Amino acid sequence: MADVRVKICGLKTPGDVEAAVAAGAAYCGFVFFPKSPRNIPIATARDLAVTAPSGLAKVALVVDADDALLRQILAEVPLDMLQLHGRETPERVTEIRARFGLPVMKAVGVATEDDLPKLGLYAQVADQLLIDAKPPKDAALPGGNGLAFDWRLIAGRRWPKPWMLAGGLTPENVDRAVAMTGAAQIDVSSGVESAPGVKDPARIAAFVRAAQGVESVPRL
Ligand SMILES: O=C(O)c1ccccc1NCC(=O)[C@H](O)[C@H](O)COP(=O)(O)O
Repeated sequence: MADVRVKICGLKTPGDVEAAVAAGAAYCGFVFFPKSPRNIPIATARDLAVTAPSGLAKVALVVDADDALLRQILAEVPLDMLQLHGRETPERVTEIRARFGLPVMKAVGVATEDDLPKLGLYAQVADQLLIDAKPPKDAALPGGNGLAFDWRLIAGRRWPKPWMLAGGLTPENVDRAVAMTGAAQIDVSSGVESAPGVKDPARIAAFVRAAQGVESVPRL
């Protein structure tokens, strides 16, 4: 069985957390982005985080957050990592790491070969990379769009930091995604929902089973 670590992003209710834990997820994500159907108030994230088991890593997803928002979130929510899902520069990633003392995962959108150098750049400053589909120009959200990119673009490539594959993953395609890319970590949001922002426990369980039930290609 492949040792694939799964992150379920956009949890909003105690039932979502229970479903992620029962399925064997390694990480959960809380979205702090008002335009998102997965956005939750800081107080809700705190309640979910304090009751979740310590073995489940808690990640706050923010988009171009200023220091005031980060300070507010961190003052209330016990977290293990920050996920930066906006247009944060490498300098801003460095600053947030230094200022807030938490590991930082930087999301990088990929659509074509031209996007790949950014992965190397952010690998120098972030603790982890989230390799996601680049959102379409007219997209309302910078992520969580259920859109996949061409996994062949990253097949066989490696970076000096841990990375997660994201974008349009579902219980139906995650085995192929892992096999093709060799991803050791996988992130999903809309692919385990019954409607935008509504997580489906059966799809969460099926997703983790499918992600872990395949042999991935050898990691170099
Ligand atoms: O999920 C959101 O609503 C969201 C809002 C703003 C920035 C990022 C957002 N989501 C990111 C993710 O949940 C995932 O990390 C990733 O983009 C994959 O999403 P999906 O294609 O829905 O599985």
